Amino acid sequence: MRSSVLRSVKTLAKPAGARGYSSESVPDRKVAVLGAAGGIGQPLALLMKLNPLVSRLALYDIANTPGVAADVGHINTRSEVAGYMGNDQLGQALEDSDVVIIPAGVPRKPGMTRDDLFNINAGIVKDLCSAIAKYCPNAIVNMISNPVNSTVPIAAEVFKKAGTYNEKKLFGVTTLDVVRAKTFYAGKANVNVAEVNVPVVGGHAGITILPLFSQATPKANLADEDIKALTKRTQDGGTEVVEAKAGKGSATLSMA
Ligand SMILES: NC(=O)C1=CN([C@@H]2O[C@H](COP(=O)(O)OP(=O)(O)OC[C@H]3O[C@@H](n4cnc5c(N)ncnc54)[C@H](O)[C@@H]3O)[C@@H](O)[C@H]2O)C=CC1
Ligand SMILES: O=C([O-])CC(=O)C(=O)O
Repeated sequence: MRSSVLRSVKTLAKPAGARGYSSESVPDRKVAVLGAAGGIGQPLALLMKLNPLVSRLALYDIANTPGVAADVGHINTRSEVAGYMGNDQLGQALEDSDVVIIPAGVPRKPGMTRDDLFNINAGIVKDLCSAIAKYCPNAIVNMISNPVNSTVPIAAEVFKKAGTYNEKKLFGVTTLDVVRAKTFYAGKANVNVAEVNVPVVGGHAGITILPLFSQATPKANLADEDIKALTKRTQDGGTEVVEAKAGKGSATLSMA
């Protein structure tokens, strides 16, 4: 992630006329993070602030956004940062957004499944998506809140009811499964992780996560038992972090 950010910055620095963006040609883009003061929200806000494609960054949460916005806002990159707190300011946070990223809600504790978060997070996601339909109906929406396998369909239903649903603009964020599959594969195959590619299909819970190690590159002749173990570790990656954090939440840094 860090290296791709740096690569983008270098691209921006190329003289006008060279291939890639000149700084003048980078369009204005507003990104809103909902749940911005949380374990994922804060490092995500940092990464968005470092992203040269972002020109306005709206940080929304029900608490603590003034501090996060003040802190992130001191970073010397081009985007303007604003913090919004509480439901009264949600509309302002969302207005004109091109991309909305949602890590709002409760994370799990040891012994819980992602489905155990459904009751509380479904309501949060429903309310936030109703506001998105109202204030930025054309935005791309990236859903992080768990259980992703259910929160994405909830978002779709809210948007359908509002008449704003666009299947090309609603995403469940499952990139972390790819990140884990690549890391674990590189370790087992003893190859450079930067060169590894592993397709992962399916959903974002247990056996619905399907890493296709048979299609991984660079090719490595791993034994069936190794592939089984890698598959299981990828499927249980979230639980591995939840247990290691021992009640202090789930993956935040690898997620952001
Ligand atoms: N898709 C994925 O791969 C992953 C998803 N997650 C999920 O992301 C979610 C957030 O995780 P963390 O950041 O670790 O939790 P956290 O508890 O650290 O942060 C959540 C934030 O959401 C805020 N929030 C609660 N209700 C809100 C509302 N109505 N509007 C706006 N903000 C609200 C809280 O104030 C808090 O700041 C959890 O549901 C977790 O399971 C976590 C890791 C990976
Ligand atoms: O496992 C969890 O609860 C958080 C998550 O989705 C992950 O780390 O993949």
